[in-house]
Amino acid sequence: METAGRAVADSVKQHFPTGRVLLLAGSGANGGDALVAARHLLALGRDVQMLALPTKHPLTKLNRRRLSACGLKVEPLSPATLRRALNAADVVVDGLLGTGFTPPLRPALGELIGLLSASAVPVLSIDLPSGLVADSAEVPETVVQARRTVTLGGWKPALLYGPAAQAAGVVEVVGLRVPHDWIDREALARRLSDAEVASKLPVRFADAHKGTAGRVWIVGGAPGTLGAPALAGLGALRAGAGLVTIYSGAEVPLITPELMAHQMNVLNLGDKARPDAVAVGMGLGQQAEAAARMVLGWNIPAVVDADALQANLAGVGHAQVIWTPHPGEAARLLGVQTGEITRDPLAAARRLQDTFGGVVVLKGGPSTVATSKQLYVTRGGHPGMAAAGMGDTLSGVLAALLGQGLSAEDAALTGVRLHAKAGELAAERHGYGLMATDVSNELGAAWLALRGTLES
Ligand SMILES: NC(=O)C1=CN([C@@H]2O[C@H](COP(=O)(O)OP(=O)(O)OC[C@H]3O[C@@H](n4cnc5c(N)ncnc54)[C@H](OP(=O)(O)O)[C@@H]3O)[C@@H](O)[C@H]2O)[C@@H](O)CC1
Ligand SMILES: Nc1ncnc2c1ncn2[C@@H]1O[C@H](COP(=O)(O)OP(=O)(O)O)[C@@H](O)[C@H]1O
Repeated sequence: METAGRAVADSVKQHFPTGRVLLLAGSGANGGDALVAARHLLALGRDVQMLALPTKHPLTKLNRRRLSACGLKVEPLSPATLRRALNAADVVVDGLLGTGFTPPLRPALGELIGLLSASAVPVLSIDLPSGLVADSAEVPETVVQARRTVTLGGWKPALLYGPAAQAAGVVEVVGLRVPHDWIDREALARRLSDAEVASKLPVRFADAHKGTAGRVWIVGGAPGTLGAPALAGLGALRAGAGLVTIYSGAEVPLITPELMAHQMNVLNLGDKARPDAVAVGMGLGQQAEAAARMVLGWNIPAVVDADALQANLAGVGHAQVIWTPHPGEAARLLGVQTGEITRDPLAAARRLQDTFGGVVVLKGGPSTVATSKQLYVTRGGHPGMAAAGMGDTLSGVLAALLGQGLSAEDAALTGVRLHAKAGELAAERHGYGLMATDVSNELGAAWLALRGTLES
């Protein structure tokens, strides 16, 4: 509590350097953090006002006494005192509710949060904005809208996934005097830096030729959804695959002449020599499950996407498979409602990986990657990527990285970040109305930008 409160005071000092600080303490340990922060701010010579609810929490009580001993009067927190205090405040520290909150919110607390929300004074929340449920991505009706959040010990799921995360503003993570590698090991999920991602990108040597840069097959497409494999093929080319061939039961539009395309019954593909990697399912329709079963039987690196994401494939995969469901497909795979996936994407990704093995990319903004040992939440991307064909592009990117020799884990982590970065660059260039081909066309620039983080 002492470390947490001091970190909150440091953040106020840095980000809200002048004016009156109004601190609000609830009755739990979250309130205790606010009381500690008030003591440190007082020591820094700041103008501080402290409003607190009654508490039975022993450490919170102790810190209330300590603050009083420093000469600051702790005033009772009520709608009337809060209203008055807000008029004189330049920043509010929200220590009402933290991880101990269990909904539904009681009306008395709801009224206080409502007053905070109606005020224009910026809020810094401790651990998470009051009203958010730490392990849920759902945004409740009544929640503090914070400018910043100082979170303690590690990311909580609510701070990672929109729309709940939007209530948190800018998030600072504060370690709690435990060694960093311990935090990494114990954390629910990791977030890799761009430099960590870039260090996993494949390196191409001077004597490379198209046969060594990865032969990739795209198995997809049916009448009405023929763009899907074409987009995957373009994504694979732009992610550096040496040779990309599309196999489809119908005639795929040749969106770029570098792609090769064959019309055939894809279930007869087993007769051909195997590629280095394959992506299966994009727009493939009814044949998708049988095609995926065949591809998984080849025991080569594979991406299973879209129509091929079928619950019957549980137990058929192997370690070098990347499964790429969006929340709707994830719900189909697990036999649950989509809301169950979006409420807690980390738990959903874990369940998917436990059930299907390999590596799971649960797509979204942000996407979650699950391996047998670790959960990762990826960075970046752009809301403009919520458009048709973006997932097909990602499948091609992932297959290209597998084809260039990356493990399923490294291909997933680099591929998802490359795709997201390309989306960010495409959004900068086009502003609005992003198309999947725009994102593919930025993959080279995204690659350079990520590599650039290794040199800086
Ligand atoms: N290592 C750590 O863990 C560290 C944790 N730390 C901090 O501790 C925080 C967790 O503290 P916590 O467990 O005391 O809970 P907290 O969020 O303060 O809320 C509990 C209070 O909320 C109330 N309340 C609950 N539901 C409610 C409802 N529906 N509607 C209305 N009220 C409701 C409930 O009231 P009661 O039921 O008692 O009347 C109870 O008093 C964590 O977020 C972080 O800030 C740091 O100090 C660093 C080390
Ligand atoms: N709001 C967003 N922020 C970041 N990335 C997003 C967002 N919306 C979608 N994406 C990304 O775009 C892709 C969409 O995939 P998907 O829904 O499978 O598209 P499709 O099936 O049309 O190809 C995913 O990789 C996802 O992570």
